[in-house]
Amino acid sequence: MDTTNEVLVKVEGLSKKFCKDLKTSLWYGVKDLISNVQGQSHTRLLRPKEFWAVKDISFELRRGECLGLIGHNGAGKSTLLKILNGLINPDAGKVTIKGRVGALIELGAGFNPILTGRENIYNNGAILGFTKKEIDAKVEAIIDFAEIREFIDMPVQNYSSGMKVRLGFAVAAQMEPDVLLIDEVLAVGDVGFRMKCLTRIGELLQNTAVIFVSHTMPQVARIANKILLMDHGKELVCGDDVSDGIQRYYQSFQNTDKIVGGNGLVKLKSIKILNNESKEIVNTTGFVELIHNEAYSFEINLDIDDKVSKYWVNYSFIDKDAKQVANFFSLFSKSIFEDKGQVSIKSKIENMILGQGIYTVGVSINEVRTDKSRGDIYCFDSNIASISITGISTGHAPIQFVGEWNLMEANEA
Ligand SMILES: Nc1ncnc2c1ncn2[C@@H]1O[C@H](COP(=O)(O)OP(=O)(O)OP(=O)(O)O)[C@@H](O)[C@H]1O
Repeated sequence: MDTTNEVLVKVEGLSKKFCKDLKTSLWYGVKDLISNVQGQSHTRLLRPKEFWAVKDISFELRRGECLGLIGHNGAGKSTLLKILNGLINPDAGKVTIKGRVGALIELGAGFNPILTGRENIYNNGAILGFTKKEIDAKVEAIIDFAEIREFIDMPVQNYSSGMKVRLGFAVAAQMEPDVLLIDEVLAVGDVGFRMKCLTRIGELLQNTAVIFVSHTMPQVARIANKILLMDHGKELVCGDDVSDGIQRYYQSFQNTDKIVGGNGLVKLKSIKILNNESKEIVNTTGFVELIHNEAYSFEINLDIDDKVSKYWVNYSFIDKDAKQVANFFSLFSKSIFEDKGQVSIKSKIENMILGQGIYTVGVSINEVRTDKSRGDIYCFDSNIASISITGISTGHAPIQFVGEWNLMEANEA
């Protein structure tokens, strides 16, 4: 029987509610128990202090597919994973899972703290349905993958969080499950181990369906071929367009923080972003929407004190992970200014090569020094605009070059 592409996870109208108050929650628990005995059910209704942690979620996942499960803190991602792993029961809806499920949901969950790492491997393997002989055949590979051989006979309660996640992932991944559920816990591992895990997930994907919860969008972009963006328990985006899901996720966190500084000799009066026809792009959605590879100009109006000597301007582009990904220095175009009073400076970027995503733009006006010393900062504003780059459907790197490509005649070796 050809099992490629078979649906391994089917989720239909899944909902789970929680209560915000422990006492009320216990009281509802008792009432529900009695209602169940009487054959009544009111699970679809919310009572005071209850809320939907997961509401009406449906999707299918096939062998070879990796679902990136993303959303703000408290969106319901872990609750959904816990329902899929059978740790909690839903209030409504249905989950159908085919095959063996490997899960890495809560740090240390599934481990017995007083048993050693090695004993826990056997325990976990047995829970997954493997025989002792089968685990014997895998145990060395698991220890090697986790890179904790030195500590494998130590009780797990003495492991660091990184060591626990290493062992947890190694067990879940080396047992080659049909369905692999991974929560954000991977983030506890160091960069080297995280990379190794992502590569391993990529290898497993040929035979596995993976659900991967993460707040690290480049990782999601790298391994997910399906996306589910959750917002307060509900689905906001669900489907194959991973880029769209990531973009919508970023848009939900508009950066309004701002640091304004400098010695005050230059004051920023206004800023405009213009398109190639010199028309201002108006911010209607909270973002100035720019199209990849098109030309744009920045126009700033400044009030410059007489004490200011020569100065240069720099725009910085910061991504959602607060990394500076690009600069636009006037110095590199040999543009140094010395005008005083009311000054307007327009600068043009011929090709907006930033990749799809959301960026914050900052500006600084700086003193020119002829020696190598750092000049004064006359004016600095870390957030003059939030821009959203669209018009490019592939690639998640912050810089996307556009250039000429030519097919040449092959050289004979
Ligand atoms: N056992 C529980 N009892 C009551 N509320 C709960 C319980 N477990 C989770 N919640 C609540 O359900 C909501 C969803 O939580 P969940 O852990 O699923 O979010 P998440 O998307 O995984 O968040 P994060 O990104 O922070 O890990 C939150 O408001 C949380 O406080």
